Amino acid sequence: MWRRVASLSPLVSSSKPSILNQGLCTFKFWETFTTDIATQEKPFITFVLGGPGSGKGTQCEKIVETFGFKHLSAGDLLRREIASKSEYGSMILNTIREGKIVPSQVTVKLIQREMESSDNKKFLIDGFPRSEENRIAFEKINTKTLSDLSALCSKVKETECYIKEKSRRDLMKILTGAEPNLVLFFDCPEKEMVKRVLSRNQGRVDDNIDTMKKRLKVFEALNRPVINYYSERGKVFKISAVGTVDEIFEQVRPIFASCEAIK
Ligand SMILES: Nc1ncnc2c1ncn2[C@@H]1O[C@H](COP(=O)(O)OP(=O)(O)O)[C@@H](O)[C@H]1O
Ligand SMILES: O=c1ccn([C@@H]2O[C@H](COP(=O)(O)OP(=O)(O)O)[C@@H](O)[C@H]2O)c(=O)[nH]1
Ligand SMILES: [Mg+2]
Repeated sequence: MWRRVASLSPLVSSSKPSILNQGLCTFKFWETFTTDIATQEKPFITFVLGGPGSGKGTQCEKIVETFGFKHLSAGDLLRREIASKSEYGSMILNTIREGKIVPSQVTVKLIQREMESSDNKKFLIDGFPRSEENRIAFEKINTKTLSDLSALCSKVKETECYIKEKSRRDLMKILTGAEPNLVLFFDCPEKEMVKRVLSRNQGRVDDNIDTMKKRLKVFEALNRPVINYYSERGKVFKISAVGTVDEIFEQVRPIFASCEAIK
């Protein structure tokens, strides 16, 4: 079911003509190949975006409870790195305290590790990507293992089709690039976000008015372009994040329920 939604993604379906070098491959080959792709366990990825205090984490808990996703909070993974006193710990702590963005390679590595070790392939990636640089770094992740890839390569070889090297590379990119299937954007007025963060009470180093002011600026300058990028691609579901937790979840529920409906 989730796979079926993934296979409907515009990236896969609209790429058919450009990948297959006109006339060189038979339709049958494409048909077999796409069936193979569709039956592979591709992850279903939801990015959960919104300003600080907009309620991302709170709504993720409800989505997990109701729809059984694996919740990956980028902020929690970074805080776990600080707590484990890893080599990047102090750099991450200073970056969070300043309300800035941790270098992409650090965050992407943490997310990728969690994704690869999870049996659940339905992911809620909360609070990431926070910049265009984050987004691009994530999209370069190979979500397939090397053995998957070599199996696919030999499949390509087995066929009698001729595929130009560039086309083959494009095809591999489609098979392996990590793209969100959908993006939730919790839209919340700044005043409300400030109020929520200042009463969050979780002992976070960034839950103070100075860091919060910086975070709101970073949100507008760096996070907003990511939301715009996915909006232009029709992937964003904008949720009005004002109201009770349950009221907000009633806007979220139908988005996932409609995916479940095509099980
Ligand atoms: N709809 C809501 N109304 C009031 N407070 C909320 C609501 N949703 C979340 N909160 C509270 O606001 C704070 C920030 O929520 P959180 O889920 O941590 O946001 P984010 O992950 O976007 O920063 C938390 O203390 C949470 O309990
Ligand atoms: O992809 C990420 C996610 C978080 N952070 C850092 O971690 C902080 C807290 O992020 P979190 O998502 O936990 O904050 P929330 O929006 O939930 O308040 C951010 O301000 C950033 O400094 C980051 O650098 N990259
Ligand atoms: Mg959060």
